[in-house]
Amino acid sequence: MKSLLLSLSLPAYFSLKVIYARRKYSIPPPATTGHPDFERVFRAQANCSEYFPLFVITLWVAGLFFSQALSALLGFLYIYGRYQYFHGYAESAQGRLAPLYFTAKVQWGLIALSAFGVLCCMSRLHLGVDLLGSLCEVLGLNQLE
Ligand SMILES: CC/C=C\C/C=C\C[C@@H]1O[C@H]1/C=C/C=C/C=C\C/C=C\CCC(=O)O
Ligand SMILES: N[C@@H](CCC(=O)N[C@@H](CS)C(=O)NCC(=O)O)C(=O)O
Repeated sequence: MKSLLLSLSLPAYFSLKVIYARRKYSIPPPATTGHPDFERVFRAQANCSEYFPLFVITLWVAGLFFSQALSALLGFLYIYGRYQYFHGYAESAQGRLAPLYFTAKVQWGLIALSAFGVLCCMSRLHLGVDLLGSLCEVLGLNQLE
């Protein structure tokens, strides 16, 4: 839940940064060009927004169907990575790349957990097979939260 609340405040923070950049470089809407420093801030916010729905949906589904703890951990890592991406991109186009690769890996992790969680739930409901329970047993773990 904390991870979800934190992630919902991040887009607002990025939008505020674009508003400040518009004032700083005197670029009123609907213009989106005019100064390279503004354009990078604008693109950083747009890129983060593009991936945001996928992030929130997979964060939610992975938490619901797989593990809240693991989903929250990946959520924090993603938010941290997107924060780094935004500020890296605001500095230079090159600065966005390392955090972008990092967040891409975390995003794929959330996609995988969501898919596996839903698969486990379906197999338990429709086939009576507890995939997650068997996996935990094989790995010698207690059932994940
Ligand atoms: C259903 C799956 C949909 C999306 C997959 C999830 C995550 C996608 C990741 O965030 C995106 C990954 C981007 C990867 C970019 C790779 C290369 C970088 C591109 C340009 C570098 C060249 C340069 O500017 O110097
Ligand atoms: N809308 C993105 C889609 C692809 C994407 O996410 N690209 C990454 C890696 S090249 C990016 O950082 N794009 C910069 C941007 O969107 O401004 C784009 O135009 O590039």
